[in-house]
Amino acid sequence: MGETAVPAAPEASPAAGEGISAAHVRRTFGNVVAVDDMGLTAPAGQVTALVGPNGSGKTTLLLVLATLLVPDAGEIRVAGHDPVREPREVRSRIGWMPDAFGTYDTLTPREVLQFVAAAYRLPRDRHAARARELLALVHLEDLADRPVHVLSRGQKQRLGLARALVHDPGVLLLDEPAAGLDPRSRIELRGILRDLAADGRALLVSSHVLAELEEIADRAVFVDGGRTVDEHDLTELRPTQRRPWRLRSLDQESLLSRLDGLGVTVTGQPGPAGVDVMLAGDEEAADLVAALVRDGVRVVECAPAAGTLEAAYLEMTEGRR
Ligand SMILES: Nc1ncnc2c1ncn2[C@@H]1O[C@H](COP(=O)(O)OP(=O)(O)OP(=O)(O)O)[C@@H](O)[C@H]1O
Repeated sequence: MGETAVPAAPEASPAAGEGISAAHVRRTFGNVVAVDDMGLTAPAGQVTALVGPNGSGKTTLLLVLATLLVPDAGEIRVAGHDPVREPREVRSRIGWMPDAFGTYDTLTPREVLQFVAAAYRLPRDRHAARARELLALVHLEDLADRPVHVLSRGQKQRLGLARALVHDPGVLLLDEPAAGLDPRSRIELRGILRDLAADGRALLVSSHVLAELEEIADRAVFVDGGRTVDEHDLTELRPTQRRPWRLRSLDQESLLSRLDGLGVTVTGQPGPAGVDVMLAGDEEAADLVAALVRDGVRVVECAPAAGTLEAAYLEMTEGRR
């Protein structure tokens, strides 16, 4: 995908400046409570990560925000409108990228984008140019005139992102946007998403690739069992949060025996890459290394084993194992 700025569609009127707010959202499917009590804020100009285990209700919530599912309860505003009472207003202001992009397989990417431009009522003479701009942005020019069914999963994801941007929406709802992308496309996706936020759009992004989200997100909303369990700015997560640290020494046996002696709990399986322990910040890590070295353990590495987002996620789900 391209490093260029995201091209705007000047005739559209993005609702930049208005993001998403939701409170007490509930949605059931028969006996299954998919979303029990979720709330979140995704402000304009920021990327908000929606993080939670499989089956925690992320996709269901995104579908509600995207007007594609009616909630049983909840107060929701998306780009200044209520998705239940004003679905058309919301739809004209959001870009929706589902986790699997479905389209008419015999159309070409260019035709898909022109079709979507027509559906959003962009002026007829803009359809071709808009498709061209977005095909360039997501690097699909070479495949622009091949049928969609020849595209790989990652290429379809990129087309899905282009499709979500056709009408220059002020709010973007992206379900697992990095799934299937190769490393270069992931880096480029990060750049595009940051650019979209820098232009004042609100982005809500669900993903399991936490290292990925950490690079792009300003805020994180943690959900579990259909409920929001935590919501904060990522900068607030950093200083003293308990997280796994990796220790490596020239003699792993003596490291393990000293950790045991010091009462430090090892998490996971020790392996050639080292031994993971849960520590609360730099101070505790420095004290532990000092104690190990004092006891003759030849430590060669001590560093956080996971990013802050991953650490917060592991802490949240610790009780489930
Ligand atoms: N149409 C449906 N009918 C019945 N149950 C459903 C339906 N859609 C979702 N569910 C259930 O609701 C719960 C939440 O599903 P959802 O897809 O929202 O989770 P998720 O957090 O997006 O999961 P994943 O990370 O695996 O994509 C799950 O238990 C799921 O089985």
